[in-house]
Amino acid sequence: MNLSSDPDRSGQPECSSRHGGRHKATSGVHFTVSVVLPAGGTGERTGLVTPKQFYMFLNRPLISYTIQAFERLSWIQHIVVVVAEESIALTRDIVQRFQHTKVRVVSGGATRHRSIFNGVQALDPGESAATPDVVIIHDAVRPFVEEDFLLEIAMAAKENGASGAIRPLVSTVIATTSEGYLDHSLERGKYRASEMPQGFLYGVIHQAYQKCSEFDFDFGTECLHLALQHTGTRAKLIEGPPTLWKVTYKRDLAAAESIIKETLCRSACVTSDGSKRARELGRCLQKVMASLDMELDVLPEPIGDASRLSKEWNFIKLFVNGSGLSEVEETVKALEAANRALLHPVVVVWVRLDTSDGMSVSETGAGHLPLMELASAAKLQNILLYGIHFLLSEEDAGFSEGSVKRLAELTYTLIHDRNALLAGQMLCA
Ligand SMILES: Nc1ccn([C@@H]2O[C@H](COP(=O)(O)OP(=O)(O)OP(=O)(O)O)[C@@H](O)[C@H]2O)c(=O)n1
Ligand SMILES: O=P(O)(O)OC[C@@H](O)[C@@H](O)[C@@H](O)CO
Repeated sequence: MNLSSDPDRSGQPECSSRHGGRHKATSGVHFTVSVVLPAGGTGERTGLVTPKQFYMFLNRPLISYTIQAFERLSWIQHIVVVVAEESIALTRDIVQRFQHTKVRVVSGGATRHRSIFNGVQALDPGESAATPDVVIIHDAVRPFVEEDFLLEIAMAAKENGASGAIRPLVSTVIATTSEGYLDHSLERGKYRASEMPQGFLYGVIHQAYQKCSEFDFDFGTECLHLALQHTGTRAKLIEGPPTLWKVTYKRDLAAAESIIKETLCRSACVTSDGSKRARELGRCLQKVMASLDMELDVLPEPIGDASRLSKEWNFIKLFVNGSGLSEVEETVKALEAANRALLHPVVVVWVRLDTSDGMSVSETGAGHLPLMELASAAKLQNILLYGIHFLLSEEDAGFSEGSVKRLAELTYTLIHDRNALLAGQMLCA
């Protein structure tokens, strides 16, 4: 999953290649590409009342994550989101609230194929404009799709007429007799699971749906099959990464939330009051956090996080001399002004170092009403502000490994969990 750091989504975001490297995607796409996101289902297999495409992750519905995965790509022109009639208003509200672009919402059908066909037809504006060269079809409940794989699918569709993502089978496929006994099993190595995204020349998928039967519409699950059966187009199959999986069962919701949280806590920007001691603490914290797989960028200049506001999801502010709450407030206001927390909650951790022995929590607690007030206001902007009292005894002035580890683990947990209920709390490390 890529979190476009570009708030206005105009740039080419970084994308993590399937080989682990991170590089700027150079699209090289010299044809038009539009997308159909079928989202008209009821998500019965999750067992939830709310259809899974509207399930909230960190205050944002699943469908918004998938839309963002496509709209951030400059080489994609239009995105048609296909939803049930009764969800059209909700979906249009989501598009407006999260400032999605390129999106058109249309009504779906009783089956996935009927919904997809409605989406494909919506891409044909008639005389007013041209249809896209290539259509990417992608289940709206598959939010983790990377740019480099989408490029492969689009290029292969342009060249071959159709393309599709595949993954190795995890379980063996077997056929049963009508009495429920084993009839035969398939040689697993010869088969693959068909996933999404899939790509088609517009004419191929449009013709396939125009020629398919009512049985296809009501019981089919494979667009690639329709393209072959009704247009003779044999899709190019491309093995995709494991993150292409479809949110289907309740367990998948927990897995999706875990991936989203993991993606948001890979780095943090550390600033301080500029004192020697605070900078030393920043360096010690950086070392320990690296063992927690979080990359800390310790900025030399005091309170210098302005340069990171447009691309960082986490800010740690270290203060040795004095409160620092006013500087924290400045950071919060800058994040609000940049509308930085529109798509994901941003975390600010305020760390106050105290070396006075025997300071009781009640003594420290008295000074933290301002924190709670600031945090309550910030939470309304999706900014989560936490305080940590880093208490050191007089003899521990050198930041022992144990004390820094305590601070690092607490800080990491706050950033990873993004628990809104803890916002405004002053914890002790
Ligand atoms: N009439 C339908 C049925 C499904 N879909 C969409 O097709 C994608 C994949 O389908 P699936 O995972 O089966 O979704 P549901 O049909 O909602 O799930 P369930 O079968 O558990 O009800 C989903 O994004 C779903 O919203 C659709 O657009 N129109
Ligand atoms: O059958 P469902 O509607 O649950 O999900 C659709 C999947 O079958 C489909 O997304 C891939 O298998 C590719 O065709």
